[in-house]
Amino acid sequence: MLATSGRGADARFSEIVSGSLGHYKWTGEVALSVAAKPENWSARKQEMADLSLVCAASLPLTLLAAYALQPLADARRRLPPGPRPLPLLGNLLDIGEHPHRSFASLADIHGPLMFVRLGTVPAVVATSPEAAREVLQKKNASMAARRGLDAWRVMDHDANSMVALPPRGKWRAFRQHSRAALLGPRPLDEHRAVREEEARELVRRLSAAGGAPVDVAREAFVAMVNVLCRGMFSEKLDPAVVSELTDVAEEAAVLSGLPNVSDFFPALAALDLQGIRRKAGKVLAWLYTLIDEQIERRKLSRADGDARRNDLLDVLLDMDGDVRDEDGWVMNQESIRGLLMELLLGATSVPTTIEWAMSELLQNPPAIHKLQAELRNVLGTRPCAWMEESDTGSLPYLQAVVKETLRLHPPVPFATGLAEEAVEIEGYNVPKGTTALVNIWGICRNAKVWDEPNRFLPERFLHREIEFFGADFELIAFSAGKRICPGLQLSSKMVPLILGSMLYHFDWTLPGEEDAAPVDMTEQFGLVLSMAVPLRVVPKKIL
Ligand code: HEM
Repeated sequence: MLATSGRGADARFSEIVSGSLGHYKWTGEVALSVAAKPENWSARKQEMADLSLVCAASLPLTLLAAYALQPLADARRRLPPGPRPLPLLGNLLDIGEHPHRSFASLADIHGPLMFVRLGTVPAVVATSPEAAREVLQKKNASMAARRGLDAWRVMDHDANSMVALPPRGKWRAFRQHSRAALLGPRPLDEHRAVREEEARELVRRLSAAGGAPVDVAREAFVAMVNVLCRGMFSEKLDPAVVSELTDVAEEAAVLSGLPNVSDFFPALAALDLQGIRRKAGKVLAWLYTLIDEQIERRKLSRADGDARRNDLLDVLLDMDGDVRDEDGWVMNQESIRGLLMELLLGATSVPTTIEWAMSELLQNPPAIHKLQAELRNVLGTRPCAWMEESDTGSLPYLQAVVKETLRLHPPVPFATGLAEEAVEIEGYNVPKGTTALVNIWGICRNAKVWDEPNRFLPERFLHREIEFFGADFELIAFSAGKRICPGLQLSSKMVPLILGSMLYHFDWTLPGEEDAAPVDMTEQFGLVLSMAVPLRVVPKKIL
């Protein structure tokens, strides 16, 4: 076998070389001299063939040696412990379809700070509150950059992406403006009535379903998108467009979660071997068109002298064409559209949380009864009573259900970072250029942190002062530090309001009642960890 392939290689080698020789004869002195000494050439040819054979034979040995010596080399570099990487592939085969679960199991063996190689990309994975605090708080100044996903480099989106930008000028401006005009305390106060209206609108839509099963996440998504669009554009989108947006947002989340050769082997990214960037391009083009329509219409209405709306779009258009700060970037249509588009996509995590909450509650009759009893006690049983946002403060069990859902099913399973310089964590060296993955899901299911971590037990929060605002690293569903989720405050109002309204006004059953199949809790990994099989349930109006 070896001899045959050796001969084959030899023959191909001869072909290539004889072609080259022909060429050299015409062009160079060296070739002329080689051509003049055929006996030297055949000796050289033999030497080179021997050399290729030696190389081919020693490659497996070299790889084996690299494999065997890797732990030693890593220890000398004081890298955190981790599973032994395969040559070239690194730890890719250790990961599987549900990286948050695989990394959590690996952390049980290798510890809360692990070093892994994702193809050629080095990464540390943090799976304890202490390790997460190191990455997201203590060393955050050096680790808050992002490597970014190859899929979203299409159409230069990463240059206008809050998610992908480094934590400097443009990123800071995006966060400041979103906060000032949409997601911060002042605009949230001003938009309270909008959120309550959309929650009521949701109740009316569910009532209109007339006892037919509804897709819980889709319905909650409509409410969430309406709230965001009213804050960004002062108007809602057409319901047909919202319906299409639901599918597009889902596709975007799934595409972002697909294991992509381009992310693991950046040198091959240009080839887009799996076509993921091409598919992301289609998704992005659809979203860009949607946002561009809003921008163009507003520009026309401003040119016509229509009254200002003082929404996020107005605030951003006020800066259109301005050159900003020392980086010299320009606030232009691309920046505005990149920002608005990502805020709209951010909406997905809220319906996902509500869908997981409903799934858990439906399988826990005592919990759902306790929650409905609390809602009816506090809000009363008058017909036409509505839940208001301020009621949440008087509904401790509802708050506990929300926290327990975010613990058991954090919709964004990883917080991510990139070391822009070498840092030391827990005595280990994390080299510059290492990706940081804080396994939010893993921390929330860590048995050293939570009793019975896999059970849905809202009661655990009734007597435990723990919040998800980024200070308690046991529960960082919204991450923490510089890049903490900018939608945290909005979500902390919307999730209880929608969930509470749904359970206050309706009793819920699975389609088929007694013969109902158990809820399929399989996860779909992606940018958002959603349910693989959408939850469909029957609302029965009671109030
Ligand atoms: C239950 C609801 C939500 C949860 C649990 C959640 C969670 C998270 C997490 C964990 C991150 C950090 C991801 C990382 O480090 O890679 C994040 C970032 C982000 N979230 Fe949310 N999110 C939610 C809702 C929202 C909403 C409603 C919006 C938009 C209005 C939003 C917009 C964003 C954006 C733009 C980022 C990137 C921030 C940056 O990199 O600076 N999220 N979110």
